[in-house]
Amino acid sequence: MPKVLVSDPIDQAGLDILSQVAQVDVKTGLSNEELVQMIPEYDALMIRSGTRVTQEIIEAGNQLKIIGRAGVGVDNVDVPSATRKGIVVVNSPEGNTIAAAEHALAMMLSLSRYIPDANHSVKNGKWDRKSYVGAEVYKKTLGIVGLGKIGSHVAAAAKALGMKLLAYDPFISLERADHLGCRLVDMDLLFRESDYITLHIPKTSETANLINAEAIAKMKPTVRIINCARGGIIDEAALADALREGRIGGAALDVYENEPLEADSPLRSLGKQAILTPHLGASTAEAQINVAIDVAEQIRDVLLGLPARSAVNIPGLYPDALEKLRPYLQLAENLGNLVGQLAGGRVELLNVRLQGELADNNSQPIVVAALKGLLSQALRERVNYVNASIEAKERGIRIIETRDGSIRDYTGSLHLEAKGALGDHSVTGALLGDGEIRITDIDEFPINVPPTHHMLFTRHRDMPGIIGKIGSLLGSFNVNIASMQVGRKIVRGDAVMVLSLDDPLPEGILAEIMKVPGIRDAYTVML
Ligand SMILES: NC(=O)C1=CN([C@@H]2O[C@H](COP(=O)(O)OP(=O)(O)OC[C@H]3O[C@@H](n4cnc5c(N)ncnc54)[C@H](O)[C@@H]3O)[C@@H](O)[C@H]2O)C=CC1
Ligand SMILES: O=C(O)C(=O)COP(=O)(O)O
Repeated sequence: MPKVLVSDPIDQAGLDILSQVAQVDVKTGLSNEELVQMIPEYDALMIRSGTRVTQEIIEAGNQLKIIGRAGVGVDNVDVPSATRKGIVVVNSPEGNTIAAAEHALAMMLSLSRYIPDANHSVKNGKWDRKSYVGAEVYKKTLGIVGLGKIGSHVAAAAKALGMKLLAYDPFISLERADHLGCRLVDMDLLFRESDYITLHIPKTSETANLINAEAIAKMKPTVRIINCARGGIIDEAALADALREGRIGGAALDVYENEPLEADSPLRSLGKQAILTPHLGASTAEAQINVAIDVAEQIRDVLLGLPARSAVNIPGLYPDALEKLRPYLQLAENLGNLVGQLAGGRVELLNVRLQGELADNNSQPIVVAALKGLLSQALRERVNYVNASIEAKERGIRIIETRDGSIRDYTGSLHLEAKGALGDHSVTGALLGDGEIRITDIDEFPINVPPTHHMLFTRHRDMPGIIGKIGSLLGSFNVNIASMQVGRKIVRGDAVMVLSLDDPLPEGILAEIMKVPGIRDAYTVML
């Protein structure tokens, strides 16, 4: 049974799903060293923001197939290291959207009305009304940095509160911003004109320290900043200085450069103009159930050998597209494996042509599957959907993708051409109506065979007696033939023979086959 380590608190709904297919160990609060020591025996690691998955942990994870982040941000995972090691990293892109957006809105309103401090003062026996005269958000300008899933939900709610909306997001269209009632502006204008600024961007090298002293200097002295995105996007020292000196109106923070926030952080000593929560954006019952189920299902699927729907390091595998493409991925893998062997290894060029209805689809997963098949001869189980592209790049394999929707022999088919140590070779394959895979062409010779584990291919002259000779030769070596197909372009010209075998070919039989008159070439392939 595979083993899953759960190193942060995860809702029971997720643990129940994992328990169906794996031994689940919940061990929270582990140090990096403890994780490095423990990880070699685990097939999967499930985390939230509390665990930092370092390169060291990934290197030690020799069994590790998947890291599941029960939430959105994967900035606490060394994703490039995981990719290189062929470990799939998944998250839950939508499970906590509403929770995070509502937390940001709650922070904005709390900040405007000093609710945390007012509450504290009442509970301490006071009745102080004059210290807590707040501000209305109605008709104020909210600047949203990052108009993705959370930012969009914040926009819709803020619009309903009567706020004017500005947004900065270089990756979204004017139409989308328009639709959300936001004016898309550059960052400087957003800083200058906003009464409230809320951040909803991922932490990346570009967004680190985005809100620094220089940015703060451009803002209104009354601006209130909300960060429910990631620590490190705001320079905390610069923010604390600005708040203390009254150069901005307030700040509400849920996330911090270092978590837990240091005991002596200057943020902790700020007054009512600052609200600090301990990374609670996703902490609702609903969101925790959503993300736990979402990620546990993906871990379960990967452990069962199925693809994950929200992998952050497998290009192009989006859920709805994936469902449609799933049978073609197996086809691509089989054909990649086959053409790699026909080309004799050392492949320098792979041409992937999507034909028929397949041509309308995202080619990226198909190309990755073909590369996985192609490289599996050399790398065996070390190559997978995660690292196939990197491994191919490192081997200098040039990839050409083409599409031809006009080829309609089958509903959808895939044609691969590889240039390798044995020259140029090509294979075509298709799916039959029932999802069965057929190899329909080898080196331009039409055939129709299902891929099997052991296969024998010959190039020969189309002449009487040759098929019988090969059949009896295999029989004399006690090799059972499951199916046999001959393809030719012209009568008595060049031909190919493809045999699906129930048994592996014994040593020496190829040399015997090569002695049969008319045989030009013979090779075995294992799929
Ligand atoms: N406090 C909490 O508990 C939670 C925090 N988060 C954080 O919120 C972030 C956003 O989450 P979603 O909205 O779900 O992600 P998303 O991917 O839907 O949206 C992010 C948006 O940021 C934009 N963006 C990227 N780089 C940018 C840049 N340099 N400048 C401006 N815009 C940029 C993208 O175009 C995208 O539209 C996550 O990355 C995560 O770090 C998410 C959930 C809970
Ligand atoms: O989903 C995210 O990005 C979050 O920040 C939520 O973090 P958490 O899972 O609550 O530790």
